[in-house]
Amino acid sequence: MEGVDHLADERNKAEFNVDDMKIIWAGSRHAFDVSNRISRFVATDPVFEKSNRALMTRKELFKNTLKKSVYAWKIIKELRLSDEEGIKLRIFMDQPGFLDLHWGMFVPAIKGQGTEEQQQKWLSLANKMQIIGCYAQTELGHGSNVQGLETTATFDPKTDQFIMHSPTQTSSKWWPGGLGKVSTHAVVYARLITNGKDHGVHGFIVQLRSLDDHSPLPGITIGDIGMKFGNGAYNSMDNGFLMFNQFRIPRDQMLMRLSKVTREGKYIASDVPRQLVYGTMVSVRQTIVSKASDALARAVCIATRYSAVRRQFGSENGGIETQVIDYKTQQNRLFPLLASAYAFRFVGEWLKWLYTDVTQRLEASDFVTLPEAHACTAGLKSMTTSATSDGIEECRKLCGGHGYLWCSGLPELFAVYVPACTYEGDNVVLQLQVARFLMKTVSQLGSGKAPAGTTAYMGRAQHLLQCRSGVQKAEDWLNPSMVLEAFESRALRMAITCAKNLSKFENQEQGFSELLADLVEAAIAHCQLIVVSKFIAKIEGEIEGKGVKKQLKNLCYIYALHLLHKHLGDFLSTNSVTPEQASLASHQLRSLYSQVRPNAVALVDAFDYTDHYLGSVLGRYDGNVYPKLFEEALKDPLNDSVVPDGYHEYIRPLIKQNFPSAKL
Ligand SMILES: CCCCC/C=C\C/C=C\C/C=C\C/C=C\C/C=C\C=C\C(=O)SCCNC(=O)CCNC(=O)[C@H](O)C(C)(C)COP(=O)(O)OP(=O)(O)OC[C@H]1O[C@@H](n2cnc3c(N)ncnc32)[C@H](O)[C@@H]1OP(=O)(O)O
Ligand SMILES: Cc1cc2nc3c(=O)[nH]c(=O)nc-3n(C[C@H](O)[C@H](O)[C@H](O)COP(=O)(O)OP(=O)(O)OC[C@H]3O[C@@H](n4cnc5c(N)ncnc54)[C@H](O)[C@@H]3O)c2cc1C
Repeated sequence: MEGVDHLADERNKAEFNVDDMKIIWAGSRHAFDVSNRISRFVATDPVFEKSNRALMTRKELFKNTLKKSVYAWKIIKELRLSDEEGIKLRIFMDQPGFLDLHWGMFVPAIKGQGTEEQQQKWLSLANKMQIIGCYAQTELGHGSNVQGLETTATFDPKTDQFIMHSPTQTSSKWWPGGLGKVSTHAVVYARLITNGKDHGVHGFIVQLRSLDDHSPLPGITIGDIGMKFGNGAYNSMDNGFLMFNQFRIPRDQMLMRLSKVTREGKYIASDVPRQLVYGTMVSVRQTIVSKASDALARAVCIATRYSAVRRQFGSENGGIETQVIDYKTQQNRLFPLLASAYAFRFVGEWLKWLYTDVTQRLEASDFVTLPEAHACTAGLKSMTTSATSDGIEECRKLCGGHGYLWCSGLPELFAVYVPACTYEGDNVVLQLQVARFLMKTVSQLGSGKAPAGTTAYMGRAQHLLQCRSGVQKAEDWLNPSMVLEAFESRALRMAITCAKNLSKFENQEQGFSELLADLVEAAIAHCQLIVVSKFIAKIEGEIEGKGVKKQLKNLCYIYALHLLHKHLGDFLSTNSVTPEQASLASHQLRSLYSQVRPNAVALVDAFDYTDHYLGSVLGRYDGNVYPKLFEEALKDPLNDSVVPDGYHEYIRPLIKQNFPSAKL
C-alpha cells in the first residue's frame, strides 16, 4: 500500500530518540544538517536519477557520469557550496567518476608535495577545474611495490627539462581513475634520474591532453583499460593506461617541496623523511575508513529493514509468520554488522583527528608520529574495507533470493565497494606495514623508550603477558576494562610470539617472509584492538539524547564479543581467555542481541539515508517491498513484449523440432 509505513510497528518499539542518534552518527548537529540537506537535494533532482544505470552501455554510462559530474560542479559554483557540502554532493550522487580523483588525489598531491609557487600556479587552475587531474602511480607491472616503478624522468640540463619515458610495456601507467578519457593533467610518479643517477620515485605534474581539442599531446599514448567487475558499478570510471615516448616537461613541473633539482641538475634532498612522497595515499586511506562505515551502514540498513518485513515459517493455525529478524541466526549474522558500522564510524572520527594532528606536526617539522599515522591509516584501511566487503556480501545473503536482484541495491554496492580492498594499497600488503611497525615497537621494549599512542598497551607487557582474565560471569563481559584487557593481551601475545619466532632466523628479512601469515594475523589483532578501544572511549564519553548511550553500549559490546567469538582460536591459544569465559561471552552476546532487536530498525534509520541513496527496493523506508519488486520487474526491457525477440528464430523451431539439418 502506497503511503503506509509498513515498518511503523518496528519504529514504535524503539527505546531511544532516533533524532539524537542521527546527530551522533553524523558527528555533530552541523554535519547532520549538511548531510540531510544535500542528500534530499540530490534525491529530488532528476539529473541524479540512477535507477537505470545497470542497463546502460559503457559509453552511455560514461557520458551520464560526465553529465552528472559537470552538473554537480555547476551546482557547487552557483550555490557557492562549501567544501564540506561539495563532498557530500559527490557522495550522495553515488557514481564514481573523475571528480573523485581530481579532488581526492590530484589536488592533495600538489598541496602536499608542491612548493608554494607550484601550489599557486596549479591549484588556481585545478580549483576552478580549468584543468582536470588524476593520480598516476600504479603501472602494469607494479602497484604495491612503489619503489619498483619503471617510468623514468631524466633531467636534460641542455633544455632544463625532464624527459618522461616508459621504457617497457610493464612501465605503462595502468589503473589511474580519470586518466583513460577525461584528465588533462596528472601527477605522475616516476624514477628521477639526474647525471645518470637514479634518485628513486618522485612526483611530476604532466599535461596529457590538449586544452583546445582534448587530443593526447605528441609522445603520449593513452586510453581506458576496459570493463571492470559488475554492471554499472565502477564502470562509470575511466581507469586508464598511459605511455610516454621521450615526452618533455619543464623542470619546474617536478613537485619540489620535499626535494629539488637545480638548473645545473644537482639533486638536493631535504631533511624531511622520503616517505612523505607517499603522503597523498596516507590522507586517502584515512578517508576510506569513514567511507567503510558508510558503505557497511547502507548494506545493513537494507538487510535490517528487509529482515523486519520478510516473514518465513512459524505460523500457527494460519496466523502470521515469524519476521526473519527474530531468528537468532539472522541476529547473529546481522547485528555484529550493525555494530561494526557504528564501530567504523567512531574509529574513522578518531583517525581523522590523528591525521589532522600528524599534519600539523609535520608542518612544524615534527616527524615523530609519522610511523604511527602510517601504521594506523594502513591497518585500519585494510581491516575496515575487508570487513565491509565481506559484510555487504553477508547482507545480500541475509536478504535471501531477493538480495541477488539488482534492485536490492546490494550487488551494485558490492561491485563498487570491493576494489577498496585493493586500491590505496592491497589489504595484505598494508597489514604487513603494520606488522613491521609492531615488530619494531616490540624490539624497542625495555630500551627505555616507552611505546606511545596506539601501542601504549605494549608498555604494560609484563602485566599483559602474565595476567589471566578476571571474567567470572556473563555480565563481566560488559566491563570495559575486562574487554580491553582480553584484546590487549591477545594482541600483545601474538606480536611477541611473532617477534620470538623472527629472532630464530639469522636473516630477519628471510624470517619475515617465512612468517608473513602470522604477522598479518598479529597486525589484524592490533587493529581490532584499536577499533574496540576507540568504541569504548566513545561510550565512556559524554553522549546526549534519550536512551542513546545505552544503545551504543550494547553495540560496542556486540562488536567486541563477536570478534572474540570469531577469533576464538587466537584468544584461546594466547590464553587471553579460557573456554569457559568464551562461553560466557557467547551467552552475553545472545542477551545483547535480544536488547538490540526492538531497536534495530530505528538504529538503521539513524543513518538518515534517503531511498535515493540506498537505491534498494528491499531497504525502502516504508518497507513496501512486494508491490515495488513487481514494479521493478515490469520495468525490465525483457518485459517490453510478451513474446520475446528470438522466439521465431530459436524457441519455435525447437518446440516444433524443425531445425535446418545439422552437418558434422
Ligand atoms: C565535487 C567534489 C568532489 C569531491 C570528491 C572528494 C573526495 C573523494 C575523496 C577521496 C577518494 C576516496 C576514495 C578513493 C576512491 C576510489 C579509489 C580511487 C583511487 C585509488 C587510487 C590508488 O589506488 S593510488 C595507488 C595506491 N598505491 C598504493 O597504495 C601502493 C601501496 N604500496 C605502498 O604504499 C608502499 O610501497 C609500501 C608501503 C607497501 C612499501 O613501500 P616501501 O618504500 O617499499 O617501503 P618499505 O617497506 O621499504 O618501508 C620503508 C619505510 O617507510 C615506511 N613507510 C612506507 N609507507 C609509508 C607512508 N605512506 N608514510 C610513512 N611511512 C611509510 C615504512 O613503514 C618503513 O618504515 P621503517 O623504515 O621505519 O620500517
Ligand atoms: C578500482 C581501482 C582503482 C584504482 N585507482 C588507481 C589510481 O587512481 N591511481 C593509481 O595509481 N592506482 C590505482 N589503482 C591501483 C591500485 O592502487 C593497485 O592495484 C594496488 O595498489 C595493488 O597493487 P597491485 O595491483 O600491484 O597488486 P599486487 O601487488 O600485484 O597484488 C597481487 C597479490 O600479491 C600479493 N602481494 C603483493 N606483494 C606482496 C608482499 N610483499 N607480501 C605478500 N603478498 C604480496 C597481494 O596481497 C595480492 O594478493 C586502482 C586499482 C583499482 C582496482
